[in-house]
Formats: sequence, structure tokens, C-alpha cells
Amino acid sequence: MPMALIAPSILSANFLNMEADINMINNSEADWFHLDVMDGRFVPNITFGMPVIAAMKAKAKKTFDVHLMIVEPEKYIEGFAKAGADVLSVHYEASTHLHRNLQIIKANGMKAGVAMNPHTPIELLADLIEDIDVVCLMSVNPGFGGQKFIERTYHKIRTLKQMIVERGASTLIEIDGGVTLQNAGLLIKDGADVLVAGNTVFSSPDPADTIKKLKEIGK
Ligand SMILES: O=C(CO)[C@H](O)[C@H](O)COP(=O)(O)O
Repeated sequence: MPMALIAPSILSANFLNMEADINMINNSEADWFHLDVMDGRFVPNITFGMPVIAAMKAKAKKTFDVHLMIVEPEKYIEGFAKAGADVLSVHYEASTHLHRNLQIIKANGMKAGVAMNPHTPIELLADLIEDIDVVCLMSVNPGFGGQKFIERTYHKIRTLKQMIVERGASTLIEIDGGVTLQNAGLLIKDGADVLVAGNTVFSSPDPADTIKKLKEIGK
């Protein structure tokens, strides 16, 4: 089985002692930091924005994977590049001009991601799959950590993988929401390249060891 990249979701970290969790991720087998930006409009929750990400970037030693759950993401692409995003995902549902958003993300030196809500058909990406570096498939309704994985996601991963292979694209498939030590193997088998994990990592007694176990599942 191919190995997946592991991206602990900062949403579930200890906001009162973020430096400790950043160091834990730095010293763990994690590949990316996953950072959820929520605006209280696209999703019913508000998290953090550019100043917090810039502060974290000064301490973090791994790729910053920033997931914008915001309306009008085009207004903030340059700002998140300056804050330190390496991968920037905008939502399909929040992008009137998705192709243009991808171009702006790349022009600002970042990898371009598209996040999709659970109800959005994957086939809608058919005309721009070659232009997408990462598809972030939401496997819960966005807005909160610790939710139950939506089983239909497996089917979406397989459909998306087939599209990517048929078109010769190099797009990575990222799964976000409800990832556990129990379902990680099936997700990777079906084609997931990146696993986001919040609750599974940070609610465990030994988060670094849980990251190691997630990493080992793909081996
Ligand atoms: O995008 C998100 C929520 O909108 C989070 O990244 C996602 O929920 C991960 O958290 P968990 O692993 O606890 O489900």
C-alpha cells in the first residue's frame, strides 16, 4: 500500500499552549500542518486567520496546508501567501471563478487546492483536474472537528482517483474529517494521498505516537 502524508489538524490542538503542539508536530512523523480558517459565514464557526498563521509559521518546520472555509476567498489569497501558506485550498462552493483562484494561488507561489463539501459531486472537477495540486475531500460537513466520517467518501475517492489516473494528472487526494486509526487503511487503499487528523491525534494520550501509527498504516 502506498504511504500517505499525515496532516494533523491544528483545530484540535491546545490553543493555550500552541507552541508545545507545534513542537510535537515538528518532532513527529507528521508531514504537514493542516490549518482550518473559518469565517462564520461559509461555515457556522470562526477560528483564526493570517496573524495567527504567521506566528505559528515562525516556529513550525513543516508544510503549511491552509484550508480556507471562507466566502470570497479570492480577497485573501495574497495575504495567506504572506502569512506562510504552502498549500492553499479554497472551497469549490465558495469560488465563483475557481480556475482564476487556482491561477492566483499559483502566482503567489503556493500549491493550489480545491476543497469540496460532502454533497458536491466530484465530477464537477472534470474540466480543471490537471490544474489542481490537491483536492481536499470533506468527509464531514465543514466547521467542526471530532465529527463522524461520512461513508460515501470512499466512493468519491475511487471516482476521483480514476479521473486523476485517466487524465495523467498529479493531483493529490486529501481526506479531511473523521479520519481514524480504523478507517485510515481503507482510505489509503482507495486512493487517499493525504490524511488530515484532528481529534484522532489530539484526543489520544500520546499524539506523536498516534501520528506514527497513522503513518505506519500505509506501509
Ligand atoms: O476541516 C475540518 C473541519 O471543518 C477539520 O480539519 C476536520 O474536522 C478534522 O478534524 P477531525 O479529524 O477531528 O474530524
